[in-house]
Amino acid sequence: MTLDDERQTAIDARGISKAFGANAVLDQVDLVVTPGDTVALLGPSGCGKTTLLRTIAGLERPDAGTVSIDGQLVVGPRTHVPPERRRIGMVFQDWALFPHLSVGANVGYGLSREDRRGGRVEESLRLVGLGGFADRMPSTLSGGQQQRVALARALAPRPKAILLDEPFSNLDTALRVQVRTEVHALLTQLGITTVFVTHDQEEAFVLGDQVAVMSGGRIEQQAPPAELYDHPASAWVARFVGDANLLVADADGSVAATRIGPVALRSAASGPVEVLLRPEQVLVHAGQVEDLGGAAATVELVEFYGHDSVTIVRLDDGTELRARTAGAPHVRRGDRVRVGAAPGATVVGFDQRTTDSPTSAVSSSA
Ligand SMILES: Nc1ncnc2c1ncn2[C@@H]1O[C@H](COP(=O)(O)OP(=O)(O)OP(=O)(O)O)[C@@H](O)[C@H]1O
Repeated sequence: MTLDDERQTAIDARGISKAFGANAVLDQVDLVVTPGDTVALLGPSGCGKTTLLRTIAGLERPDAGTVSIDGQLVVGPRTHVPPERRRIGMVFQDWALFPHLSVGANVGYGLSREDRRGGRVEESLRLVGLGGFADRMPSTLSGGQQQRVALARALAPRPKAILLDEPFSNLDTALRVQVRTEVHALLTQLGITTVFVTHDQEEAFVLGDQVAVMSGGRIEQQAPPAELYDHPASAWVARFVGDANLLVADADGSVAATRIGPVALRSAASGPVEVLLRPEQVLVHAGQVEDLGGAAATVELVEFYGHDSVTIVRLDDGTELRARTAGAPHVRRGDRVRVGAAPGATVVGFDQRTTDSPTSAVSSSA
């Protein structure tokens, strides 16, 4: 890595390993965050997301690996810069404010007297759209406003980056979407480097410029959301970031033969492979017109979501597939249909025909 590359890295964690007793929680994890980017750490419960976040913050000491923040080494074989000297703002799950302190006192809590006198509290509150709120008590604010105060408190010391641990998990569904949109707008406007932990794929995709998918103490893939969705590095990642139809196929260059006919591949391959078709790439034609190609199937279930519908079909060979179409469904349970594929399947692995069960092609996201 050249010096220039280093300057372009806000957070650079390399080879981070950490065990709690016999429990190896992080296994040589690399995480690189570009200045101004928001990176989501996405993974199932217990995969090590919070431990990685706490390691970057300095609240956890890894057994191996290095961490640099803005090019400065903060974790290394003989280095452990304490959390308060890393210039990292941390916001915890509950965004907890001190209830007996005013909004201003909450935001100024960790600041030097100099900074407080220099107007940093009001400046931070203005940044989150709460200028003039300093004298209010937290209990008089809405849930969304309280979260913005917590964000202002994290921003007040002018950190180089902020870390958020499951920032929306304590909110009910309606408030969650609203606060998420507000925080998204704020982070975009502030352009501050952010890493946040979530187990919610939608949250990771909406907020993350990059999403790092974690499993069992490793990062399986780090990429922008659209790339993760279209080009998952493995069948596991494919399933974790959305609904996935996985089909065994025989690839011959840019086309693969599957049980629903030939499918155009996103990138060339040859021989036995496993391909991913997202539900929106599975086409369901009403009726039994052989000319349509594809395979014969029966509609098992139709789910109407308003903006789109999901149709679960069972091919005559027993394979179950999930198809998504815009708007209301055009078929009903029990209908005989033909099923084909839109172009653009992704190879996610090699054919594991020996272990593949014909009914296991459908996987719902976690
Ligand atoms: N201080 C600790 N002492 C012992 N074990 C710990 C400690 N902190 C975390 N662990 C264990 O490490 C594993 C990973 O925990 P971590 O909180 O990093 O996972 P996570 O992916 O954030 O999970 P969740 O989404 O459930 O919070 C878990 O098995 C957890 O029990």
